[in-house]
Amino acid sequence: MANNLRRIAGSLRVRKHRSTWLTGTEAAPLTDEWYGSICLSGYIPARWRSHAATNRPISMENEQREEVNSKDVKPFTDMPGPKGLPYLGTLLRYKFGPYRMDTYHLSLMDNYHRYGKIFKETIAGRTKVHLLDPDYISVMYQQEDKMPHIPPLLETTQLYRKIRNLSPGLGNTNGEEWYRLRSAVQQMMMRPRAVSMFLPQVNEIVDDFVDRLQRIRVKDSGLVPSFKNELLKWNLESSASTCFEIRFGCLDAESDSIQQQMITASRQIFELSLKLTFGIPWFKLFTTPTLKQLLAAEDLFFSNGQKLVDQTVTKIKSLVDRGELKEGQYKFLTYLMGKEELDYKDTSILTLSLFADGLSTTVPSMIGQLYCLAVNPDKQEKLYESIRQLLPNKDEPITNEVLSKCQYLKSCIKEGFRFFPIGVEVSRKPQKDVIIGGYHIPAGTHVELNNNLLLRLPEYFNSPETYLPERWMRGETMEKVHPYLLLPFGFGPRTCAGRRFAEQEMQVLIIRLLQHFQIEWSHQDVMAQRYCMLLTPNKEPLFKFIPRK
Ligand code: HEM
Repeated sequence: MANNLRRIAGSLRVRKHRSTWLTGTEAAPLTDEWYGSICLSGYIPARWRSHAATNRPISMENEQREEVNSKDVKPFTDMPGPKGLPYLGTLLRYKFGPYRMDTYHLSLMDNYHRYGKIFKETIAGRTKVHLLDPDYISVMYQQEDKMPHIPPLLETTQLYRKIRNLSPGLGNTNGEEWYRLRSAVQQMMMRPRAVSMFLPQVNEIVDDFVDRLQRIRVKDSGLVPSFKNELLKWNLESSASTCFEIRFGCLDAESDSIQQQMITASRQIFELSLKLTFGIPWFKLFTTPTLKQLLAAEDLFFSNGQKLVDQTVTKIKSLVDRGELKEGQYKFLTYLMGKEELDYKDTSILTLSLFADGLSTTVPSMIGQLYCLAVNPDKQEKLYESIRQLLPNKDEPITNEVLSKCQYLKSCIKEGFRFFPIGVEVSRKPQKDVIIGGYHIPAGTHVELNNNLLLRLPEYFNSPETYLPERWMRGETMEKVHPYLLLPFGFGPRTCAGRRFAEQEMQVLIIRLLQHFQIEWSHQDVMAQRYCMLLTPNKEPLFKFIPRK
């Protein structure tokens, strides 16, 4: 701690006359050891690891290049897919039917049935190859090196950051630039032990959220009005507490408050991004009205978030100057400030990513998880019982030890992700030519790994429409599932950087909610998803929260 403080204090002084922010700390490189371990960890069960290791990629080295010309390898131009107009491709099908932008996932399935497990589609000048076969997907992942290239997670956010001269952040950059950022946050964000340091804050916000639900639920019916918005407020409050160690005041925020405006802006960013993505990209040439709206929404979120970063950094500086920074205080920011390879812009964008990203990812995932439990009351009761065994007293904090023992909860969450993944794809841009499914895919092609679309197919799962957490439990009930099917956080070196935080928050929230309530679904019909760059529930979720005796 003392060393770290000296480092921060020293670097704060240095920063005045250097563009680099902080100096004197050891980097946390993405070592080969780490690379190997991450490839063989995560959602890949042990019994599949040898399969994963021996299923060699078919990426091409120079000497293999002649294979492309071999009779067995079909050229890229022969790859099937929907035909469209020059440049526009199939855009008009989304504008005027039969497809729709908000059901893009369904049109991909339609194309899968028409063209098979590998096809390509061009929409407004952007050509993408789609892989809907776990074996093909494993080939893509296994040809990755230490720095897999991806298209930007959100093209429009990448553009915004460029226009405003901000750091691109992790999901919008590649190569050495990405490696530098990722190495810097790796230890803090990907190590479960590091993330568990934030458990007290997560507990506190979840407890306050549960109290709020008790207050705002309609007494007779148990319904919670605008539940999605309530979850968004919980998530932003929780992230503010993790990133800035403040209470931001989201839970009780009024509808015109800055907190609520930020939540609304975050939704608008995705809605507008969808509009720009399914259109001719004029916005790349000049500021179209839609781009203008998008910049305004980004500005609103970013400027208010940046204020929080600035205020917290000022507090840290002043505490350091007075020698009063306590051990473990402002953990996330002091950690980043201790990394000499990060400048102020990087530190800000990495912090703001942790602050904001859960709104579009953790929240829709949580709705999916709660829905699955609500419409499967027997599984909900089984989960509640397993929680009660581990933590009989609902006033006790949820510890790391409790979380590590919640095996049934983890299986429920996996099964929930099978029903409600948050996106249709994980994308890659291979840096070498690859041969997949007998087709030559040139280096630099945008390839989408659409395993999330296969998660309810009988080819891959027994009783796929049945919510069966037991299929993931070690033992007799465990199902033999292909290791490259259920990868809710992606895979490999570019796996989700917020995964540990998201999992921790979801686990704590589900435990506390079930300790206090029985959850019921009050719609007549089932919940489905709509596409808005990511997948979100297609309707306002109406849950009943019935207090447990
Ligand atoms: C349930 C919640 C979440 C899910 C299901 C999820 C899923 C994903 C997926 C599938 C990817 C692409 C991975 C790949 O390309 O292999 C990704 C990337 C990423 N996620 Fe998440 N995510 C979640 C929450 C979060 C949160 C809370 C953060 C906040 C820090 C976050 C930050 C990121 C970042 C920065 C990347 C890009 C990583 C890189 O390119 O190095 N995610 N996420």
